[in-house]
Amino acid sequence: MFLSVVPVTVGQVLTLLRYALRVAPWSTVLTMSLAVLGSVLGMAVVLLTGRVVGAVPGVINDAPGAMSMTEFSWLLGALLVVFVLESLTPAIHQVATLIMDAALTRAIGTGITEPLLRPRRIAHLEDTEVLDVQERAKGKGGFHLAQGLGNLPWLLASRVTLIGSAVIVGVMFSWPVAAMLVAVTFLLEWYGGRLIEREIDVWWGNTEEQRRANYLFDLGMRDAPKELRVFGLHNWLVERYVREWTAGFRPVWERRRRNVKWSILTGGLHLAANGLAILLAGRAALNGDLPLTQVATTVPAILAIGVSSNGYGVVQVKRGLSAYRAMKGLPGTIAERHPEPRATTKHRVETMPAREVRFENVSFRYPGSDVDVLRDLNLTIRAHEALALVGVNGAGKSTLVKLLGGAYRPTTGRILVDGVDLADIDLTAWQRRIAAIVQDFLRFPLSVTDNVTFGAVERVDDEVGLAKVARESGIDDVVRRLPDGWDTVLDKTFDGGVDLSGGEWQRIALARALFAVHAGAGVLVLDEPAAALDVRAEAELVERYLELTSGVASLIISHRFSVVRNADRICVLADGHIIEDGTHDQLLDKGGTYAAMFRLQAERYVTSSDKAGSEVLDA
Ligand SMILES: Nc1ncnc2c1ncn2[C@@H]1O[C@H](COP(=O)(O)OP(=O)(O)OP(=O)(O)O)[C@@H](O)[C@H]1O
Repeated sequence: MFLSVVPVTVGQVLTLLRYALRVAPWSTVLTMSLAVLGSVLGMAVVLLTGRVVGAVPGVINDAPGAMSMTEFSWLLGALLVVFVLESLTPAIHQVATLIMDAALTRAIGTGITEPLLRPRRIAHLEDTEVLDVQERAKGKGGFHLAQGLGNLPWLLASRVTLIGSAVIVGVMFSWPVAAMLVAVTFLLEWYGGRLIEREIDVWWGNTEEQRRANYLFDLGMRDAPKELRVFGLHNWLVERYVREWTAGFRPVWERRRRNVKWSILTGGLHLAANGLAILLAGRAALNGDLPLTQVATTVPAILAIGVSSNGYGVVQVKRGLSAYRAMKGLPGTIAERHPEPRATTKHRVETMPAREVRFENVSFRYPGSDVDVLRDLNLTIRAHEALALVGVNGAGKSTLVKLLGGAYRPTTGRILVDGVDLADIDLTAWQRRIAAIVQDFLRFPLSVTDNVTFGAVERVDDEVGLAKVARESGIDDVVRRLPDGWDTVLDKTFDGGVDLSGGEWQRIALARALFAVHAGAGVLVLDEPAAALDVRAEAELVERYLELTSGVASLIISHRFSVVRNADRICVLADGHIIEDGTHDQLLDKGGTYAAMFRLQAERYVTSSDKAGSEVLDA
């Protein structure tokens, strides 16, 4: 019962403390110890000052039974030493706090991103409930967990000061006054804590708006700062960001404004209680009931209680605790809403697919959507075969690739790899079998080596393999021109870094996929693999790719028929399923959708007198 009215409950503090001790053991122990030491030294100063003040009249008058000059000098010396030590602790404490803060910030970053990266599927990354929990765990807007944890030493020290000073007041002056001071402090902090809980409720209720504002911030700062400038949109973005941020946080600020009124009122009450205690001590002194030593000890002790309970640390700990709860709840929310398939090691994934990957009556709709993107789709991708998939924008080609990689499960139907349902296969192992270049492939602000070996991280030291894929993908020329060769960082914002053109980046991505294939990947996905290259370069590159990767199952997606026609087999995706299937010549002879699409593109090249394009198409 007692513990539940303490403003930040012992349980809550222990929860945070356990976490801090786990992720930053030494710096946490050091900061906690220094905070408590500072508080103990502060109380020692109060006691020694009281003794010094109380002894002065007797020493000056050389009264009988009074302290000798030597004893008094020792007492003064002790006060000086304790005072110097007390003054030094904050500086050491600050250094320890910085070390603790660095360790905590790193652990919190991992604690938030790791649960999002761990699942092998991706539906949770589009789930607003999961994203809201993640946003709360980040604690933007003053609710950061690191701030809460950083205030733990303060909280511990303030509790030591409160209890210690109350004991001093009780022993030196009056236990009822001491009890009153402790009771008023706890009561007001408890009330302050309730106000903060309401503020946290408001904050949790506006996460989506805050997420939108943060998205705009990231867009301007990280994702598209150059594009926004080039198109003169940065003012628009800033305005929009301020609007969204204000909308997201206005309710929180309003709540805080209301809380401030109460905080001033409760602060006043606290002050009045302290003032009353000092008045009582003063009256007792004037009445001769309280000797000088006791007065000189009691009054600073009462003041110490007032200072130690300003409530700010409690507020920060509470706010940090809300972010901690969100962070701890994140893995559970993801697991509950998006259960992971149980990994089975029964099947030897390392050699799959030996025969084929088959989509059997597959239908799929995205979570939260009521539209089927794929409907009763049947498709077989044979091992060692290059299959091209064509279809208009939004037909579902990239969606099919996501299902193939196990990022989503079919809503109905099955995907069979050599006859085994993908749902029964160890997804991590399966995903490592796939080398893919998707439309928005990753561009790491790291070295060329890292960008290529990312395709098979276990072969990061394979220099011969690197040189081979550099020749095959045509990046050897690019690497030769770079200031630090393979070690050049592919981002101009880093020291010595460079920017590559879109086409050069695509060759890097192709090299990455090729590196993965040479390392043993069994499926190669090329989703618009070289759209940034000109038509002829793309066609030549893909043709070369298919030669180099003839041993694996390849799935090529492209709107360019100069690329598609090189495939062994072509499938047309429309209305959620495969409507045509055959070689380039067979489909042209058939005179269906493929033939119509092909002719349309060929005509466009001819009318726009793109000679190179028409030559490639007609080749
Ligand atoms: N994450 C998603 N959530 C909900 N719907 C989605 C999602 N991704 C794609 N869609 C929808 O699924 C449909 C198929 O999209 P998909 O990207 O697979 O088409 P595509 O054939 O690859 O198109 P494109 O040729 O333009 O790349 C589209 O209507 C799209 O709006």
